[in-house]
Amino acid sequence: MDIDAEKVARLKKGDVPIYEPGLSPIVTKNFAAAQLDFTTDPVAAILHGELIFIAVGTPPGEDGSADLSYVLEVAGTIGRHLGDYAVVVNKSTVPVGTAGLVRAKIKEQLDLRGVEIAFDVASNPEFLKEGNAIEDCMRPDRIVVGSSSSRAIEILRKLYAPFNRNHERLVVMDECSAELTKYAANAMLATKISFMNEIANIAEKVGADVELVRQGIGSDPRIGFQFIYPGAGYGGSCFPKDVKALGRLAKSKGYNARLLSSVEEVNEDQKRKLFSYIEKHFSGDLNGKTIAVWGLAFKPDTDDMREASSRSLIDSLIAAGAKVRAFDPEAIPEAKRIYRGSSEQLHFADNAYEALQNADALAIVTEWKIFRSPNFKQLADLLKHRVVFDGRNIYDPKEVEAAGIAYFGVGRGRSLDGN
Ligand SMILES: NC(=O)C1=CN([C@@H]2O[C@H](COP(=O)(O)OP(=O)(O)OC[C@H]3O[C@@H](n4cnc5c(N)ncnc54)[C@H](O)[C@@H]3O)[C@@H](O)[C@H]2O)C=CC1
Ligand SMILES: O=C(O)[C@H]1O[C@H](OP(=O)(O)OP(=O)(O)OC[C@H]2O[C@@H](n3ccc(=O)[nH]c3=O)[C@H](O)[C@@H]2O)[C@H](O)[C@@H](O)[C@@H]1O
Repeated sequence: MDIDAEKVARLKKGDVPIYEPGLSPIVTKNFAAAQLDFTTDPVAAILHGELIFIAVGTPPGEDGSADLSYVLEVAGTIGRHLGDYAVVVNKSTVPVGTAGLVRAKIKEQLDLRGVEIAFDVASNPEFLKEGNAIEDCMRPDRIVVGSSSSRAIEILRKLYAPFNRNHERLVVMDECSAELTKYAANAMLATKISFMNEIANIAEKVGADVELVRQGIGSDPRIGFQFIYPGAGYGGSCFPKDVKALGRLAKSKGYNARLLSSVEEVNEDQKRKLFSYIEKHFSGDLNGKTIAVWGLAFKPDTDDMREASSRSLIDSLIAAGAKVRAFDPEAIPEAKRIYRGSSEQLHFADNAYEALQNADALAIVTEWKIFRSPNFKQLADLLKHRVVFDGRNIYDPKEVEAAGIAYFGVGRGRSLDGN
């Protein structure tokens, strides 16, 4: 059930409104088999069964804390229409204590109706990554379930039994710990990225190559290779908002989460990194320059541009008087929505090479597979200034330079921000 009627209408036609590999056939198949339906009617959804999932947005409010208005709106609606016992399961990422607020909101509405209907609330945070959602959902590392009700836990155990055959994946805990587990996971991953970006910044100052350092530390299993890729900063709908929200939550309880503030600060700087390289390379004068941008989505395999690093780069380039020619394999419709179409300063190209026409330089923001092995000779012919700014360190500097193109990666020794 969604209040967005357009989204529901599209889904009913088998038209999945987001780009997520593998999702469309699953939706189409289950819809055709009548195992899945879409509606805007809350009553139909609430009376459907004994499990009701809340998975609405929890965007940052003005002070960075999670805005719970959508979650509590749904809780109120459930209270207004609940007919029989149900477990209300919160999948949205929410601050500790939200399960209690959801419970109180439902109870308030039941009291107004003058009815007594038993219900439980459970926390069941979501750990999937966009672009890999199906795999993460079908083969989860763990399924966290938090509730004070053994009845609710049993129902959820039954629901997740097919995912739990080979070994125990359910981690059962109280609801506060489950709520904090979600923020802790995202904050830890964001910390790994900011840590590595900090090392990249140091590498630039001392003339080291962070890519070699990454390989040198990742092979230690205590560190691991995942989430230590430096680059143009983390984006997306979750890391930025969740790091902020956890910091706010700590502050509201009188604790100053210094590490989290630094993670955020490093990331904000990192998102400006590509622009600062480009600006320095052109001696501060970008007026009339044309920059090709490869990658608009906040990561590959999605069309999501929420908090994407491409946005801060494009905004800064345009503000500096440059022209941008952007290409992304999936996110152009979303970019056109955000920027209200093309303009004199912002052109959306039909393919990667068209973006290079009349461009002075190329900036890589998202590491889509199709950007990984370009024809560098062709690039050299097309680029007026023969320079590549690689915001995801996907190229071997030697290979690029062999084609006569100047190369600048993030934290790769000879950077414009370094010595
Ligand atoms: N996007 C992701 O990959 C992940 C998201 N999460 C969490 O899941 C939650 C949802 O995230 P997204 O799906 O990205 O948000 P979204 O903003 O893309 O989607 C939220 C949906 O809720 C609908 N909605 C709003 N009010 C409603 C109401 N009263 N009744 C029914 N539907 C309503 C909206 O119309 C919208 O379609 C957030 O808390 C997020 O942190 C957690 C893990 C992964
Ligand atoms: O709560 C959420 O919504 C989700 O947030 C992230 O998933 P997601 O934001 O979809 O994508 P990630 O793959 O985590 O990438 C996030 C950002 O970090 C950046 N990143 C990632 C890894 C890395 O090593 N370096 C790096 O800069 C990516 O480019 C991207 O901008 C988490 O990985 C999920 O576990 C979580 O469920």
